[in-house]
Amino acid sequence: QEFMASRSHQPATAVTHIELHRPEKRNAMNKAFWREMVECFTQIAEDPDCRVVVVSGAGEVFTAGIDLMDMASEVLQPEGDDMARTSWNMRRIIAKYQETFSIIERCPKPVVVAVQGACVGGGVDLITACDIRLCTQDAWFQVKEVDIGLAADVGTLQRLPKVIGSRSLVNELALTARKMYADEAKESGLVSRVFPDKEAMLAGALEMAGEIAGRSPVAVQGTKVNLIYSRDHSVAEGLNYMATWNMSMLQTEDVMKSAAASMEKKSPKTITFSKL
Ligand SMILES: CC/C=C\C=C\CC(=O)SCCNC(=O)CCNC(=O)[C@H](O)C(C)(C)COP(=O)(O)OP(=O)(O)OC[C@H]1O[C@@H](n2cnc3c(N)ncnc32)[C@H](O)[C@@H]1OP(=O)(O)O
Repeated sequence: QEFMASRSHQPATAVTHIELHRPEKRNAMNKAFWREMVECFTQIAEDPDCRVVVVSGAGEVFTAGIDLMDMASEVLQPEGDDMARTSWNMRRIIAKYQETFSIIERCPKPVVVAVQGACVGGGVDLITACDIRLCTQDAWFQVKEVDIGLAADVGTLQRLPKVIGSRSLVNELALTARKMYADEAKESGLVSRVFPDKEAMLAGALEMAGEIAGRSPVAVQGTKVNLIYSRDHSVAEGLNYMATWNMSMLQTEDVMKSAAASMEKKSPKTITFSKL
C-alpha cells in the first residue's frame, strides 16, 4: 500500500513492513505522516493476516522528526476567537499528534522498529512507543525538542523513563538535547541489538518478526498487552489483570497444539494457528 509519506507491504507471512518514505526530506514527519500512521495501525490492529509489524525508514536516516516546514502553521498558530478557544484547539491538536504514537503502543501486534542514522525529536517519540528497538552502528538518537524551544509533548517524556533504567540519563538527554550514539543506546537499554549496517539490521528485524509471527497469536498478543499493562500498574494489579485475561485465553486450542509440538521437540513454527 502506497501512502504519501510511508508505504507498507507484507515481506513474509503475517509480517507487515511499514517504511517511512520521504528520504529526500530525511523522512521528516509531515501532515500526511501523522494521519497515515493512524490509518495504518488502525487497519493492522484489525487485520488477522498481520501478527507482527516492522517499522523502518527509507534512505540514510530513520527520521529528522517533525517536518518543521509543513507543520509550523498548524502547531504554532491554532485558531480560536479568544485565549480559551485557542488553547482548547491547541490541546486538541497536541492530543491528535499524541494518538499517532499511542496507537502503536495500543496495537496488540508487536512492533519492531529498525533505526539507521539520525533519529531526532518525533523519532524518539515514535520508537519509544514500539516494543523492540534495533539500530545500526551509525545510529544516533536526539531528544531535540528543547533546542527548538518546546518540551517534548507526544510521548518521549512519558515513555523514555520507562525504557531506560537511569532517570538521570533520561533527564540529561531531554534537558541538553545531546546526541546518544548506538553503543550508549545499547548500554542504556534503549535498543536491544546493534547491527553493522542497514541491510543486516533489516534482515535481523525481519528474521525476528518471522520468529514472533510463527508463534501463537493468542500467546503473543496476550504477552504484549500484559507487558504494557504491568508497566503502568502495580504488581498486584498486573497479576489481577493477567488472571482475568488468561481465564479465557488459556482455553485456546493453541496451548494444546503448542504443548504437543514441544513434547515432540518441534518448533512452534511448524504449527498452523487459527487467525486471530
Ligand atoms: C505536536 C508536536 C509533535 C511533535 C514534535 C516533535 C518535535 C521534533 O521533532 S524536534 C526535531 C526537529 N527536527 C530537527 O530539528 C532536525 C533537522 N534536520 C537535521 O538536523 C538534519 O536534516 C539531519 C536529520 C541530521 C540529516 O542531515 P542531512 O542528511 O545532512 O540532511 P539535510 O541536508 O539537513 O536535509 C535534507 C533535506 O531534508 C530537509 N529536512 C531535514 N530535516 C527536516 C525537518 N525536520 N523538517 C523539514 N525538512 C527537513 C532539509 O530541509 C533538506 O531539504 P532540501 O529541500 O534538500 O533543502
